[in-house]
Amino acid sequence: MEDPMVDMLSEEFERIVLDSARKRSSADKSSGVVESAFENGDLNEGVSEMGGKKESCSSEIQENEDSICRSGEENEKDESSPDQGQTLPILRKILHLSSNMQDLKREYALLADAVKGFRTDSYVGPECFEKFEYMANEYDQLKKKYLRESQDRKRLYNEVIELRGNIRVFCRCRPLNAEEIEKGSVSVIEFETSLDNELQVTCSDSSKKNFRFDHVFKPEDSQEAVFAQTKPIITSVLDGYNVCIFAYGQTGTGKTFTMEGTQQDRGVNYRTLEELFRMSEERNGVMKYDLFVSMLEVYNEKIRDLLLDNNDQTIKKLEVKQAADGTQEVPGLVESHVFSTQEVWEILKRGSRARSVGSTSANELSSRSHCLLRVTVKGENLVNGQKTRSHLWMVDLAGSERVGRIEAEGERLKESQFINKSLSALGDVISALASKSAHIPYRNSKLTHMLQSSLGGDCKTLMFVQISPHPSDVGETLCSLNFASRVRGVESGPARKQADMGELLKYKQMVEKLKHDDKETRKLQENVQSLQLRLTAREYTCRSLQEKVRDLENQLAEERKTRLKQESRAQNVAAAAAQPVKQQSYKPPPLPKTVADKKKPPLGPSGTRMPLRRITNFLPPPSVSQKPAMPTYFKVVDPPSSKENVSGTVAPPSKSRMSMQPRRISIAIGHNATPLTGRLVQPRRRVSIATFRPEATSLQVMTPLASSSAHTRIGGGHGGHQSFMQQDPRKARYSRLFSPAQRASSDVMSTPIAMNSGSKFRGSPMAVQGSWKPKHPTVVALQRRSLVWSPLKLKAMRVSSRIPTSTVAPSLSSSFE
Ligand SMILES: Nc1ncnc2c1ncn2[C@@H]1O[C@H](COP(=O)(O)OP(=O)(O)OP(=O)(O)O)[C@@H](O)[C@H]1O
Repeated sequence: MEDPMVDMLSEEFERIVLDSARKRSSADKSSGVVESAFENGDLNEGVSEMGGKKESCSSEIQENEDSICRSGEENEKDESSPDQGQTLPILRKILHLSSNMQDLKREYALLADAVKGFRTDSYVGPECFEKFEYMANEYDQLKKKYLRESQDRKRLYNEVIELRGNIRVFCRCRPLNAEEIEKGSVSVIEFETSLDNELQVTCSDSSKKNFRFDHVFKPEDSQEAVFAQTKPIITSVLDGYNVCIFAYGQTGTGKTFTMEGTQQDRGVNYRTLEELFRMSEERNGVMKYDLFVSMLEVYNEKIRDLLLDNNDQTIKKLEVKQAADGTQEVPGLVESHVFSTQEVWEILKRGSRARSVGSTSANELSSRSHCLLRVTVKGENLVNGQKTRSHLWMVDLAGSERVGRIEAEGERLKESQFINKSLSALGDVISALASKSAHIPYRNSKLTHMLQSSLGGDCKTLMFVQISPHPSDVGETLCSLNFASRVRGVESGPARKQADMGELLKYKQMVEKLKHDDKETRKLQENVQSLQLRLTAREYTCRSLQEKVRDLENQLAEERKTRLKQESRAQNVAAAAAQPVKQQSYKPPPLPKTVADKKKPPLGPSGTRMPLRRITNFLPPPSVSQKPAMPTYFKVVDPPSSKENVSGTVAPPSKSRMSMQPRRISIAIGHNATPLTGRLVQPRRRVSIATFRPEATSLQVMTPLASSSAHTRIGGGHGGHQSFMQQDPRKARYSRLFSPAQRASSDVMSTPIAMNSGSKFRGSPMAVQGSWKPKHPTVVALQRRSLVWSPLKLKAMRVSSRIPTSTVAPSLSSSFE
């Protein structure tokens, strides 16, 4: 019977042996993998895998080692066994393998460390990505800023050019040549040393003429100096504007010299291209420019391509055509793409050689045609991809000399005629452009037709007017200078400048006007303030005067009241006194005879006073029927000139009496008999009434002042009247108001005249007062109305004189006596 324990142990032993064998083989495999991995150098990809594997592998190796060691020990223990011979080589092999394994482990550890360091160095962290993003944003922003700035620069630059003038005129004077110097010729051109834009020409009659241009080049000025002034306009070509530079002037004055120059002393054409290359190089990276050069001439109104061989000229007929974009093009014209200044120079030389020249009396190698060099600039903005295409024309015009002067004949004469025709067409175009004419005659010549898209609009034009200093050329010089002055004087550039000046002047005037208006406004404000102050002062005065008037009115009212009381008392007394008289018979008061004689009868009770308006010079016509109605109370006395007394009647007013003459009226008041007693109290009383103006309709109201003045005029010479005027009316009134004598006389009807002659009636007897009753309608009316004589209400009285009777009558007579 098998022991289960033994079985179990045997199984366990088998398992251990198998495991150890398996582990050995796997350890071999692992080390092989690592080895191969190291050998291949495929560490970057397998690094992470290897990391994990390394851990498990090392633990397995450790286990294997342990088990091998254990089995080795067991084997050593069993060496004495019969199997010792078989197991020994295996063990040796195992030991050998384990030592190999140890070596590999060390090697592996070293490599693992190296891989670790490599991983750390090569790792791209998130901060790097952030930086990349930041840089990309920065780049975008800078790009936008650059585009904005470059557009601003372009715009501002163009504005500067426009402010200087889209058409600019430079004058250049050539030096006297050797022959002229030899002959002892003296320059007729004088230059202002301090100014670089003025010159003076001494005419043949010794008179001097001044000319002014944008710049004046003296004979000694170099080509470089000339180009320095030309350069700014060239920049515009690269900015996409069309530019035209041309030299104009008499033959032999240096047009070709200025434009083409010589190899040693190169002119504007070459320098311009040189500058264009330099600038395009400068803008490299941002802008890409391609330059194309064409050269042609207009000879006898025919276009010739100067870059073509002579053989081809006959086949090709060049014409000016309008392109789809509206610009003027010459289809078929050779356009050489140039990349260097050397190329340009070669082309220029080639073109110059092909140019039509001939000998004239003025210039041995006179240009008999207009030579045009065209530079086409194609630009591309590398930042935003914007593309431009612009033309720069550099024109060396044929000589502008007069036909007769150069003794031309035949072919030369024909050439000169064409030259002059096209030059005059150019002049017309410039004039039309300058005067902003609706029609610009571009098509009048081949030259102007070709330059159409580079003359006018926002194109820039520069004209060199070339002159000779020689005295014999002074006529031509003056012609050229006058033409150039016309161009400059009326061309858009200076005209625009002038317009700007005009604007400036306008604004200056507006400022002046504003200042003036401001001053005026301030003055007016001051005036208003002072007037307001004065008004306030007047208001204050007025208020105080009103208060005074109110006080006085109050006083007056009180006085009236008192007066009325006294009057009623006096009437009562009079009534009481009259009672016995009624019963007996009326006896006059015992007055001294002399006084009684002197005294005149009273005019009537105060209530019967005749209103002034009724006392006029307009008297009713005498009639029988009126006699009884108007008893012989009134006697009208004409002015002193015709003192005829009409007793008992009222004389009819004559027309002449309606004049404005003051009148004196005597009114005699007689009582035939008192109504009470039937006795005549006073036979006759006379009152003098003076009126200024007879008015039937207006109410005659006389103020104390008026009455006194009237009195002065009428009865001038009475000292008493004078004293009355001088007297204080208030004092006088108060003093008389309450005196008994005055009271008595106050009952007498008082008119201005009566008042003035009051001295006559001062002693009128009061006894008649109660018994006398008026019969005349006027007097009756007076009983119902009364007048107000208030020095305080002068104005008011002019408007209305009707005030209740009771308040007035008594005080009136007394006030103005
Ligand atoms: N500023 C200058 N300095 C030195 N020499 C000059 C100057 N201007 C002109 N000359 C000389 O004067 C001569 C005539 O000049 P150029 O041929 O340029 O005149 P032009 O106006 O072009 O004449 P044309 O209309 O007949 O062609 C040349 O020999 C030139 O070298």
